[in-house]
Amino acid sequence: MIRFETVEKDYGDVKALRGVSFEVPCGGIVGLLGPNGAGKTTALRIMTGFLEPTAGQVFLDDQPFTPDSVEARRRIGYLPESAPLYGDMFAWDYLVYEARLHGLDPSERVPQVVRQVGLASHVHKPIRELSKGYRQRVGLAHALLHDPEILVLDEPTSGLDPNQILEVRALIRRIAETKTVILSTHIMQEVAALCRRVVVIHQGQVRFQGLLEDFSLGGGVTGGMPVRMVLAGIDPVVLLKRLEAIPGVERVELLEPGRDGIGVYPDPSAVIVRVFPRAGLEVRPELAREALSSELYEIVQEQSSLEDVFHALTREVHHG
Ligand SMILES: Nc1ncnc2c1ncn2[C@@H]1O[C@H](COP(=O)(O)OP(=O)(O)OP(=O)(O)O)[C@@H](O)[C@H]1O
Repeated sequence: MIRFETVEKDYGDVKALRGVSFEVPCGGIVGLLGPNGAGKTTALRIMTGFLEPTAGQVFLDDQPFTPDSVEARRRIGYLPESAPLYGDMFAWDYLVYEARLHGLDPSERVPQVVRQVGLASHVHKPIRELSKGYRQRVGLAHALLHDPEILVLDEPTSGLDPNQILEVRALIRRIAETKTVILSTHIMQEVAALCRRVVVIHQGQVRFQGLLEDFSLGGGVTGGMPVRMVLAGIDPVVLLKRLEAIPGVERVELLEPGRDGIGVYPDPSAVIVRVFPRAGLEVRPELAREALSSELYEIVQEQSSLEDVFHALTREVHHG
């Protein structure tokens, strides 16, 4: 189990992590999500001992994790976003070289990891000649050489074509049968396809941590999700103006019956709107009050996609 406790990381004036606390239990795949610049790579580099926090502490099974702890490093494998590989070397020779460098027996470990990542047909080629998907497998094989319990992957499918993405995801799923995998991504399909748990980081702070099911139910954002209303007996323009004037409302869309996934209402004068509240705000009571001046047929919080939840959790801007 890995635990971050109020971890901070400054790069000069840039506060990359601001008191980050989260837990990664053993087993399964945990997704570290966040927009560009959120602090994901920084968190992963701290977790793998490549960076030291400015403040706070990381624990590995309740033991303080220190970057120079050989024991801790032995338990963690890391695939950085752009893994440095020697292009001129054959994949096999590279893995043998790296195994020796880490004091491992290449004759035992290299064939094992090559099999594990499905690289057998490509190991006797220079790395430079491999497709990006196969280079990623070389990187994975390298990260697995010392048979770590925990595998940390920084945007493992970034830059791959759709077929390679599916292959690498299947590979990650297979690896996660016996190891804990932590991966960073900002692709929601990746999260849905792979992760059991998610940690959302935004502007250096944790916005959500928990099971994927809870994330997909709104990630604890009580308001903020779009609300659909169906009304009659009111001019759409007047309605839009009134709703937009409610302080917690960010914007309002007019929906067309029969389109936008909306059914046709028996009353042809029905006006259907989608109201986007400001992040985290609950505006349904105000919307209902406003709607009482006309005929209200329906007011419902819409089913949110993972993208909607991610957006709601990461759209606020905090300074300082
Ligand atoms: N070596 C560095 N020196 C200065 N600032 C840095 C350094 N590395 C990262 N940063 C800054 O720290 C913040 C967090 O960066 P980080 O790379 O951890 O984010 P990320 O979530 O991994 O982003 P991305 O998805 O774009 O890789 C950003 O504002 C980034 O510009």
